[in-house]
Formats: sequence, C-alpha cells, structure tokens
Amino acid sequence: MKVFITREIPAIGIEILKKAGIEIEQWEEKRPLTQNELIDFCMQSDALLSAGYNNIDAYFLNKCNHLKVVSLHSVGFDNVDVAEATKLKIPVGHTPGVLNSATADIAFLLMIAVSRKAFYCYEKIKKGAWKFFEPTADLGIELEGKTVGIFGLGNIGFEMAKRCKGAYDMKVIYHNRTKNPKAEKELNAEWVSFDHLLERSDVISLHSNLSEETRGKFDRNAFQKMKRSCIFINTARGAIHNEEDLIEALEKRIIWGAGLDVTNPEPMDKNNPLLTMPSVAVLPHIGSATVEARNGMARIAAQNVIAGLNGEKLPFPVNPEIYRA
Ligand SMILES: NC(=O)c1ccc[n+]([C@@H]2O[C@H](COP(=O)([O-])OP(=O)(O)OC[C@H]3O[C@@H](n4cnc5c(N)ncnc54)[C@H](O)[C@@H]3O)[C@@H](O)[C@H]2O)c1
Ligand SMILES: O=C(O)[C@H](O)CO
Repeated sequence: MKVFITREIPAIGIEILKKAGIEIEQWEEKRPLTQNELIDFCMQSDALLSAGYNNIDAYFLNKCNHLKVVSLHSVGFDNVDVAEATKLKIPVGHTPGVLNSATADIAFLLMIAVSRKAFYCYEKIKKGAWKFFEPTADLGIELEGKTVGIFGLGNIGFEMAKRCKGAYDMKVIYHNRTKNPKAEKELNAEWVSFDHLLERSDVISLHSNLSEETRGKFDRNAFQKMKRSCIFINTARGAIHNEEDLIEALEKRIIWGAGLDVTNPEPMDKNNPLLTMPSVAVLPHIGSATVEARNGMARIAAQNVIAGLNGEKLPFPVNPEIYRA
C-alpha cells in the first residue's frame, strides 16, 4: 500500500506510516503541486495525505476514485468537495482537537496586538520613527470587562472564549448553528442572533468553518452593524470576510481594527493596504504552528491513512455517513 504526501510533515507522522509498512512518496519541491501533478501522483498511490490545501474537487475525486482515503493535515476541510467524496464512498479524514490551544492563542494574540496597535508600533521603531514619548499618540483600547462575540463556537471558539473570560473577565456572547451547553455552563456564554452578535460585541472573533453558508458573511452590511470601536479577528478562513469591505470599514473608521491570521488569497500581497494600517495585525496563517499541534496533526493524519488503507473507519472522519448502511 502506498500513500502520497503533498508536503513535508512532522517526522512522527512518517514514523507511524513506516511502522505500519506503508510505502511513502512525498512531494519534495517548495512550490505547491498543480492539480494535474497531484492526479499523476495519486494514480500511483492508494491514499492521499494532503498537507497543503490542495484542491480536492469533484474533478480530482472522480479521476482518483480508486483512493481508499483522503487524509487532511488540517482540521478545516473547505478545500475538499466532501459531498462528492461521500458519493464516491471515499473517506475523508481531518485533525480536530490537537490544534485548539495553538489557534486560540493566535486569535487572542491578535486581539491584544490590535487593541494596542502593537504591530504598527513595532514597524515604527524599525523605521526609526520613534522619536520621543507622546502622551496622545498610538492610543489603544482596553479589553477588561468588554464583550467578545464568537462566531462559530466549536473547539477553537471555546478556547478563545475561555481565554477572553479568564484573562479579562469578558462577557462571552456567541452565534453558532447550535447552542453550546458547555460554554453556557462554564463561561456563562450567551447565544445571540447574528445581528445581535454584530451589534453588541466589542471584539468579534471568527471560528466557524468556511462553507457556502459562511463565505463572505462578514461583508459591508455586517461591518456597518458593528460598533465603531469593534475589533474584528479572523483565524478561521480568509474567505469568510470580504476583504474589500473590510478595508473600506477600516479606512472609513466604521470599525476600530482587525487582526487576521487568514486572508483571501493566501499569501497576502505585500502591498495590501491592510499592512500599513495602525490598528491592523496580520499573520501568515500560523494558527496551528506549534510543535505540539503540528505533531498531533501529523499523528492523526497518519492514523487516518492507516485506517483508510485497512478498510476501517477513520479515527477522525469528515464524512462518517459513508459508514452507515
Ligand atoms: N488559522 C489556522 O491556522 C487555523 C487552525 C485551525 C482551524 N482553523 C479554522 O478554524 C475552523 C474551526 O475549527 P474547529 O476545530 O473549532 O471546528 P469546529 O467544528 O469545532 O467548530 C466550528 C463551529 O462553527 C460552527 N458553524 C459552522 N457554520 C456555521 C454557521 N453558518 N453559522 C454559525 N456557526 C457555524 C459549527 O457549528 C461549529 O460549532 C476550521 O474549520 C478551520 O477553517 C484555522
Ligand atoms: O484548518 C487547519 O487545520 C488550519 O488552517 C491549518 O492548521
């Protein structure tokens, strides 16, 4: 049995696969694979371990419908046509849980960085523009006792809410498809409608999946409903907000600031106007970039491959319905 891996992953994942006697072929180049290259490699393999947001659409899946498993080295699965995989009975695996703390830390870091214009001030020093102490310059806003609105209160959203509550005694409100009893009990979190989330939050932090329902959901209309002092944080997926509308909202001071770990497209262009705005902080999609999280992701991704190749239920399937009936 052979697995094709689309980018270097932590050694622990390779060790697990080798121990299970699985042959490994890995993409060695730094550039991303084209879809045709991906198809060519997968034609010679029984499983795919996708570690670089490859486009796993209906065309790919139908060409490679012999695959026994598509294992993602990520929790997000918006790069996969899951409905088509399910139709073709190809199990898709992902890596939930192990990156909750790492990603919530980045959301929390961005929230504080934006509230105190930290990235902008750091750039100021590097440019030699720090001349003297100015009592009225670079003023931020404090977070203590404010309201954080979590959009998508699942695993990572819960960890972000916990940090906000614990560090700043923030009031937690959230908008999610379903209520989250654990967050309501432990964090006194309150479910609110989408409009109330926009209107009541001092900080809005996105933690939902990207889907056709959430694509572009944070647009001009949504920004206009937010407080003028609102800080907008996105560590979920860049396509959940509309970038043009976000730039406009910041330029016209409709909202106060924004912190992004994800952009659309990625990478962000180095001349993007967001990169020079005082109350904006941008990071290059490093939410899960800790040793602990990445090792956990590699381990789970390898375990999903092994289960798929053995014809067993994946430990972490995205489409568990293929095992029913
Ligand atoms: N920046 C990074 O490096 C990084 C790291 C990990 C995950 N992510 C992103 O974060 C997302 C969330 O990860 P998670 O592990 O917390 O997933 P999760 O499934 O535990 O939580 C997602 C939550 O969003 C909710 N949701 C989905 N669609 C919704 C909608 N239309 N309206 C309201 N709520 C909705 C779901 O009900 C769920 O509670 C991933 O899908 C991924 O895109 C980014
Ligand atoms: O979805 C994910 O897991 C992240 O975006 C990458 O770790």
